[in-house]
Order: sequence, then C-alpha cells, then structure tokens
Amino acid sequence: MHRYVQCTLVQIFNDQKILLGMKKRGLGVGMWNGFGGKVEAGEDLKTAAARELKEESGLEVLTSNLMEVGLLLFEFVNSGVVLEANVFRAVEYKGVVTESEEMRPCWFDIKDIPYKDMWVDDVDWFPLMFKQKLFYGFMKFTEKNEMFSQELKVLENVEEF
Ligand SMILES: Nc1[nH]c(=O)nc2c1ncn2[C@H]1C[C@H](O)[C@@H](COP(=O)(O)OP(=O)(O)OP(=O)(O)O)O1
Repeated sequence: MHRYVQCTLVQIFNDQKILLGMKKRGLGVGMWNGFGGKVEAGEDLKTAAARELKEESGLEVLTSNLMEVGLLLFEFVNSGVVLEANVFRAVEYKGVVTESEEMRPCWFDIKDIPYKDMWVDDVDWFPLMFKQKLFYGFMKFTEKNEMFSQELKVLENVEEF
C-alpha cells in the first residue's frame, strides 16, 4: 500500500545565486535543500509553498511569483510513503533571510552547489532547473534513505506532470 503525501519545495534565486537551507531536524536533517514541507488540508500548492518558505527562511513570496519547475516523486519503499514534491522557483520575493528552528539558510553560487551534503538526486535535477527545463522524476529510497532507482525526464509543459 502506498500513501501519497503532497509537499512543496521552493528554490529562491538571486541572479547567479540560490538560497538553500541546512535542515536542522526531521527528514533530510544535515542536508542542504530548498524550503518546503507538507501541504495542509484545504491548502493549494502555491499557498502551501509560500507558507513553508516564510516559516523556514523568513522570505515572503506572492503565489503569482512561484513558477513550476518540476514534479518529483520520492518513494520510501520501507514505509510505502510516496512524497510528491512540487518544485517551484522564485526570483521575486521580499523580507529578510532569517534562520528558523528547522532551517539555517545560506546563499550559494549556482556553480558551487554543495551536492555532497544534499539528497543524492539533487545533482541530477538541479542542472535541469538551472537550464530552466521542466522535469518529472520518480526516485526510490531504502529505509536508510539511500536511492536505488531513479527515472528523470524533461517535459515540454506543465500539463505533462
Ligand atoms: N530526495 C529528496 N530530494 C530533495 O531534493 N528534497 C527532498 C527529498 N526528499 C524529501 N525532500 C524534501 C521535500 C520537502 O520539501 C521536504 C519534506 O520534508 P518534511 O516532510 O520533513 O517536511 P517538513 O517536516 O519540513 O514539513 P512539515 O512537517 O510540513 O513542516 O523534504
């Protein structure tokens, strides 16, 4: 039995830099990642994405400034949980970058992404995101969060999600 959990992942860009957060607790602890979390009941994806961004980084974004960049399914085969991560990018936002209980944000040059301290799939799809390609991915993880299979493809438009 699979249990699908909708979540969001927001990537903040400033010219050639991207804001990543060091996850301080929970799933992905000790790794750099975009900002996001589970979509709450009755919430649409972009509202959830903006809420998590604010909670974790201090930045505020209008939902109209969140652009779809990809859809990634992360299956944890041991538990049967499939995280459906809706990935967005934003270049317009306001507020002051602030550390939260969950994340320690830091700007990185896009030529200097700390892939070795990130989820292993990121090295494959971050470059697609930098090239402004839309993508779809399906990754399977063991109970130790080790990836053992990956399907990743570039899409023409959002309707293909
Ligand atoms: N393989 C993977 N690669 C990646 O880049 N991000 C991943 C990933 N697996 C999970 N994530 C991200 C997606 C999403 O933003 C986040 C989900 O983690 P969590 O369920 O721990 O969320 P949070 O605990 O932060 O949310 P809430 O409990 O809703 O606050 O982790």
